[in-house]
Amino acid sequence: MDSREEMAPAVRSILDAARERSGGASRVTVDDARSLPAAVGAAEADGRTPVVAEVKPTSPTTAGETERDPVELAEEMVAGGAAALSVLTEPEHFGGSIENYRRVREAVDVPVLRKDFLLEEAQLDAVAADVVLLIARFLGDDLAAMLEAARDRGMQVLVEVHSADELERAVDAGAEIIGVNNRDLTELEVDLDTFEAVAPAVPDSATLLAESGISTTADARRMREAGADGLLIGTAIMDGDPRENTTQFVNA
Ligand SMILES: O=C(O)c1ccccc1NCC(=O)[C@H](O)[C@H](O)COP(=O)(O)O
Repeated sequence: MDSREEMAPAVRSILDAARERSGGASRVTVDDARSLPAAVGAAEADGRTPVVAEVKPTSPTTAGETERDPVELAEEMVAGGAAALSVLTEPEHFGGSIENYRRVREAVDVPVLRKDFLLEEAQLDAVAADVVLLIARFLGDDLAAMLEAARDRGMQVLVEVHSADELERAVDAGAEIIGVNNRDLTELEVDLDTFEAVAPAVPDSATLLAESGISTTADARRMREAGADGLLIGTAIMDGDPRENTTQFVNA
């Protein structure tokens, strides 16, 4: 893991809060996880760009916080053609909650990613999730153990990387769903070149998502041309009409 000094202050604060968050009261087992790779494949077969639309009430790089109901937003995204959803459960910096995750998963029938900054095995037990995000940069040497702990519970894992080195660690740890984040967590700057640089080394067998900074349909096409099986899009879908925005990306 990077030293604290190398991280943006907002990211230091996110990690400090994550270290304080408790896990679930008891171990969770998921026996009905909805498959993210299958949903991505089905959208592709259907002629839709596979979009993982994110319910993201706010973030360190977003002005203000939406007051819209997460379930209403999620239903609009699915109606717009999203193959899957991502729901923030981080409360302090993203306005998310475990309750939002539970309510959204109950309301839709697509796979739902739990988007959080998980550092400890017990934090996996906060809610039964189809897919959890594990960030290679933050987990360092604990990545393989966390991945196994999530799979033991029946959850799929999206391993997020930002560099060739992190990708190598993700592959060594056994990642099968990989997200290349275009947002640099040191400066919080977004650069779509990141995906183009890292994607060629991702094994063909992995389901590969491009994450962050996809603002236009031209960006979406660019990420697809660079090898993305699916696109994880938050801000550009949340900003305005989520159904229309999702449809635009689905038809990109
Ligand atoms: O989105 C942020 O401001 C942010 C800041 C610090 C750490 C992580 C952050 N985002 C997490 C995400 O993974 C994004 O929400 C996701 O990739 C969607 O990105 P975007 O489409 O650019 O909203």
